Amino acid sequence: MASPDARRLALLDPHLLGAAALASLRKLSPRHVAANPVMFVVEVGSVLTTLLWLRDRVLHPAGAAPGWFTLSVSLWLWFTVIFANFAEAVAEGRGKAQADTLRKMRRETVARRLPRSGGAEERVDASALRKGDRVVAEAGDVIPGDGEIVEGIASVDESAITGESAPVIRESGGDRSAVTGGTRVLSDRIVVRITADPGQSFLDRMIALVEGASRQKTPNEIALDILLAGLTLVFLFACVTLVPLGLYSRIQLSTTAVVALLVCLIPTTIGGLLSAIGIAGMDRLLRKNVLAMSGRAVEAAGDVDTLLLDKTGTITLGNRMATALLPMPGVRVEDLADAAQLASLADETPEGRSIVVLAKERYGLRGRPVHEAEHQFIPFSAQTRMSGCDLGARVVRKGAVDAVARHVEALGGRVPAELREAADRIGDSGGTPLAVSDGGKVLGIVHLKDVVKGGIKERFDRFRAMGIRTVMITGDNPRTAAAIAAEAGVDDFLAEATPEAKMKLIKAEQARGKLVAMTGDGTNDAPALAQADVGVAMNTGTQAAKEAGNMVDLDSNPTKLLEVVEVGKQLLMTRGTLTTFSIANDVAKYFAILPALFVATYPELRALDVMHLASPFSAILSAVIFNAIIIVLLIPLALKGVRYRPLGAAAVLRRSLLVYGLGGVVAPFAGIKLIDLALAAAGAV
Ligand SMILES: Nc1ncnc2c1ncn2[C@@H]1O[C@H](COP(=O)(O)OP(=O)(O)OP(=O)(O)O)[C@@H](O)[C@H]1O
Ligand SMILES: [K+]
Ligand SMILES: [Mg+2]
Repeated sequence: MASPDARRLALLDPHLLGAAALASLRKLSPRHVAANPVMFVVEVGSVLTTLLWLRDRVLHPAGAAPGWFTLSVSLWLWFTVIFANFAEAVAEGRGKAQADTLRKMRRETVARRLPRSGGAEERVDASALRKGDRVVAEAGDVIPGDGEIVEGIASVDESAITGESAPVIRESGGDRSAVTGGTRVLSDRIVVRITADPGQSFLDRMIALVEGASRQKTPNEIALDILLAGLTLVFLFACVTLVPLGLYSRIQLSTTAVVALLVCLIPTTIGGLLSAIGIAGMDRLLRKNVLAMSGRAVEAAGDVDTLLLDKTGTITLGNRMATALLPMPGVRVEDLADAAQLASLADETPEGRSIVVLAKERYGLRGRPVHEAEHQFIPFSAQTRMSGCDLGARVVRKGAVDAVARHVEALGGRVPAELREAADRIGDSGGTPLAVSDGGKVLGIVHLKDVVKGGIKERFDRFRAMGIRTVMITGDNPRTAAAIAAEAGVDDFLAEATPEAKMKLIKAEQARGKLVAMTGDGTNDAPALAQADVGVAMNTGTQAAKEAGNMVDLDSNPTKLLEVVEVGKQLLMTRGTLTTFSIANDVAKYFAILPALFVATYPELRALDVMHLASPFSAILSAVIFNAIIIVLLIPLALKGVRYRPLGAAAVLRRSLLVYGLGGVVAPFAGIKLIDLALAAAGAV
């Protein structure tokens, strides 16, 4: 995914196929196959029939099945295991190719480290960087490791990671401060505090992910595995008990025939494709530039009921800029500008910086010299929803209107009625009002403007069609929230939400049995991202958000969850339909093999011989061949996934049962008959 070439890997690239063929032989090792109970039984059958063939060649026992028959069955059983391994290897191979491209990016970079004791920067190897180190990166430099910008603003080329060539802005403070090692600074100069030790970086984790190195079976896969193992056990007993039954009826059942029957009856199709389906699901997400940290998250995405999105930076563009100052009656606008600037001098958030700029450009206030000793800066927090500074006894604050009103009243001041009116007007237009106070006096309001991202309404309509409820959560006031919610077309919103309130909302939904997805970017979103069943962090977001979520969207597109949900649903449907198909398939094989075993002794069984196959040997061999080939034929479907249509769950189930259930019953009759005809025509049977 690092380069457009890698991204455009064909589904069945010849290069990959060669490597996958080799890998599927390596995967014959019993240790690997043992993880898959169905295929383990097939491999045991392959070994057993091979030994039988060897024994017959040496000992020529009386009444043994013909050597060519035993050998053919044995070979096709080996092919069955190899084909299943091949499916998995092809699915993994696509990730491996991407990992190789990513590894090339991790080439050695030189870091310009600032010594902790101060002094001039030193050049060190990027691999020598540790958490907490501070490094400088200027135009042209490759950022040597993951980190958070602590100083400056820069445009960064992240195409190496995202494949997107447009440069992005990264800046200190606020929710766009995270940078990724391996990306390149295009302009300006930044100081970055490293947040990952060597081997733990985003790129390292991405490589491990795409390689499938960190892949674990999901709870659903384990449940299905148990079901398949159970079915295998049932058929194993059924087939083993056929032997004494046959002896009683004086039929000498050949072991090869019994093994063939067993393999045809156990769910080899889904058993062989199950892990490929899971790997391919994560891979499809990766192609959409979403990194899923676990297969479980992808599955959960397929069943999501409620989607929570934060407002600023997710639904809106995210740079709230100060555009106007509204003084309260009797306050000079210059005094308001002065206090607003004072309250923002040390505020590194985009909001804070834009206020300083506005005061300077519109009201001619030069940035004043800051005397650290006299100024005590109060940084913004999501709890207080205020920031500002204390100058000796003077207390200057700016922040959410209700927060500042409470603060002023606590100081014994009075809140003018005009404050609410002005704030409501700004809120109704979708802007964010920030009240400014000096001591117990409210001076006025700063109007922060933000813009709803384009095309977002249409996408929320699609969520609705899928039956997913969208809820916007924001720390902003209810008026602003309502205006933005209406413009963006979300179903519901929660305003003045603290990080705890976001958590509580998620937990309440989950308590009602709903699966919750959350997209966010800010540090204050991190707890909620961790609590949600699907937590999609924006790549532009803070390190904390990226670590808390179980997915990262490299494009930082809040509606990407649509695609994530589709991939999740596709994954669940693909697994469901192929399970249906696999089990339905067995019916036909039963009718092919059973008459073949007994019809010579019991002519009455001829009624069951619906297929009229050339001979009992041909019947058994044809069924085994079909059973192996169907795995290969279904690999493309397992990798691409069945097509997803936004229909209700019941309609989807009905359709899938009809197509794959009925198809699964009918297809093998035709397939086995064709193979039988071909074998007969070739004179093989
Ligand atoms: N730098 C700042 N100084 C003072 N107050 C601020 C600052 N930034 C935001 N606020 C106020 O705090 C409120 C909460 O802001 P915050 O960015 O935490 O919202 P949030 O919970 O992240 O939700 P969202 O990002 O979706 O709007 C804002 O609505 C605003 O009134
Ligand atoms: K089977
Ligand atoms: Mg936010």
